[in-house]
Amino acid sequence: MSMDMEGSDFESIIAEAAGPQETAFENALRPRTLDELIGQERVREQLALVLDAAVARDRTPDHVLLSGPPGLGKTTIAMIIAHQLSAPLRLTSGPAIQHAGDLAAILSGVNEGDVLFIDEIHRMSRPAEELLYMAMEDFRVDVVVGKGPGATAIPLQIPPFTVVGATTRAGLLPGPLRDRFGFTAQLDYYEPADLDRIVRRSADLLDLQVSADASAEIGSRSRGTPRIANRLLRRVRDYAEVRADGTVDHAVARAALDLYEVDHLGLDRLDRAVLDALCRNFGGGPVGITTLAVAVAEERETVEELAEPFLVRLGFLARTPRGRVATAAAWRHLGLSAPPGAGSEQLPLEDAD
Ligand SMILES: Nc1ncnc2c1ncn2[C@@H]1O[C@H](COP(=O)(O)OP(=O)(O)OP(=O)(O)O)[C@@H](O)[C@H]1O
Repeated sequence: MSMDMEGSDFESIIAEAAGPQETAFENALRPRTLDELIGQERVREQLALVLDAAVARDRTPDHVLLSGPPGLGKTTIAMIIAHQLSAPLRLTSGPAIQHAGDLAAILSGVNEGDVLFIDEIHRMSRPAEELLYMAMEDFRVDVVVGKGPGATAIPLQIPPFTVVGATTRAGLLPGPLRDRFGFTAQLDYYEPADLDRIVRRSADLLDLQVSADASAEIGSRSRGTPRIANRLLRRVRDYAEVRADGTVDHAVARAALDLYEVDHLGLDRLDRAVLDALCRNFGGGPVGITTLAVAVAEERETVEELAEPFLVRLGFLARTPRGRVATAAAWRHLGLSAPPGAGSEQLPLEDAD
């Protein structure tokens, strides 16, 4: 992948920003109940217990923290929680809460039993985090009015409500905030069989005929992620309608996925760009994530949250104390011969740069 690629040219179907059409499409395919949710059996069972127990006691359930990579169903599960509790869902996100006052305004509008979904909760400002964990613990916050010696704290009572927090980086949440969540679910990547079922379910909802081998093919190239499975299905549907008779068989699915440069393992252009830069530009590393992101003309977060977890999972990339390193398997996947000892420096480090 070339170094001079411009961000705007980089149309990775995986990294593409969700436009209004994409959002409408995603919403149409969202499971509405825990029973409709495919995969994540353990989380489903645990969450069902939390919700059923709360309903039986006529109490609001404990606060719930959902963590895991993007597109695995955190928003979907938050919506399901509200639906199963027959409670209104209020949606906000960490980046939208930069001041404690932003959160106080949201909390002052909360009604008893509401589910408050805070996406990207790790991106809230520190003062807002502190206000939130007070609210979660005591259903009360002190709103500070004024500045300096004249400032006064006005207590604000909040009716019992449930926070559902979603994060791709649970490790970034301060301990006191993490501790306020009575139930934490770590979402894992989906198995190919689950993705196959998700593709078939979505195809049914879209009235699209997809053969069994085609749905399995799409599922297996979806890098363990339902959002990507649905996105690929959408691209395959385009292909089937324009270049075939509108139905999706194995040949149509393969041709469409090849056209969109999603390889048999599910690597897309961004993944390959990262591996390519790592091997060709930096001799296989170690190299810092920021440098790697610059080399592929992407934001650090995009590389860190979309490409890296998948590449680590495939055993193509290792995080080491000195930076990211390509493994021998990565060199092989690119059709390159690995230098001796490639990828041998594999001491894991959680937050290596
Ligand atoms: N278990 C599942 N079964 C069926 N479809 C699913 C499942 N999980 C997610 N999906 C589908 O995948 C898409 C993405 O899910 P969702 O928006 O909930 O992910 P997310 O984890 O909240 O992502 P992000 O953190 O990026 O917002 C939705 O269209 C949803 O319908």
